[in-house]
Amino acid sequence: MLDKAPNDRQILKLPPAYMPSSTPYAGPDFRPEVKSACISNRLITTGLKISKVIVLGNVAVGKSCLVNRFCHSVFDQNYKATIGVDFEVERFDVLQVPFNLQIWDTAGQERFKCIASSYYRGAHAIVVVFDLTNLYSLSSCPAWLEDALKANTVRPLVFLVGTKRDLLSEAAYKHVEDQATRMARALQAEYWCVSSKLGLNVDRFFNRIAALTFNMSVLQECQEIGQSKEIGSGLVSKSK
Ligand SMILES: Nc1nc2c(ncn2[C@@H]2O[C@H](COP(=O)(O)OP(=O)(O)OP(=O)(O)O)[C@@H](O)[C@H]2O)c(=O)[nH]1
Repeated sequence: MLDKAPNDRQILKLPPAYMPSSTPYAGPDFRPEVKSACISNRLITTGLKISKVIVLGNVAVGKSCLVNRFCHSVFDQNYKATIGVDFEVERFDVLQVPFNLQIWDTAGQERFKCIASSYYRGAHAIVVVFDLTNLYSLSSCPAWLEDALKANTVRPLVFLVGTKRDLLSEAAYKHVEDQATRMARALQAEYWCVSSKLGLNVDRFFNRIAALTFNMSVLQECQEIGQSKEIGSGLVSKSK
């Protein structure tokens, strides 16, 4: 029997998108079939459910700070380059079902790209990170996403995250937000703005990823159960 996840990692309702107008993942809550499968404990998979999240983007945009703020509630002002990849696991209970989020923090430096990209496969979510104070890092996002999508046969959920919100005035931020939301639309990604220094939006963002990837994986399981029932009762015609 597993212990419960900490209170701030218990999700009973789907956390909202940062901007409802800047997400391809509409819907106010978990899908009804997902809720009823969890409530009635109809999930066939035994053991812990797991989703893989990969975090990528240009050098020093703030990927490690984002992950460390969420997983360890810390912020380091000093830059330490990631060598290859770092890996964290966060335990949740979603709709009272135990769930793990595996977070892969990859290196932005070109010389580690080969190592980092070997971890792109089998992702359930891709987080493409840029620095709100550096528009060049925003322009690099399509290339990062393209590389990650190439390694995955099923399209993962995609998030575009602007970091270091604390460094911009409201007016300067609005200007960048305009360009960032346009980029998010082009990438079919959900847009978020965060500050790891202040902890702004960081928990909300990762809770949203956990909830959406959980929703997707249970939905898939429900569909598989439905299909196997149909096959069992002879309702699916065999192709000749
Ligand atoms: N002011 C401010 N600085 C930040 C924030 N997030 C990160 N930084 C700073 O940005 C620098 C780079 O942060 P990292 O998280 O190490 O960057 P990274 O993207 O992981 O870098 P690589 O591992 O080389 O790809 C560090 O000096 C951080 O302190 C933030 O929210 N606000």
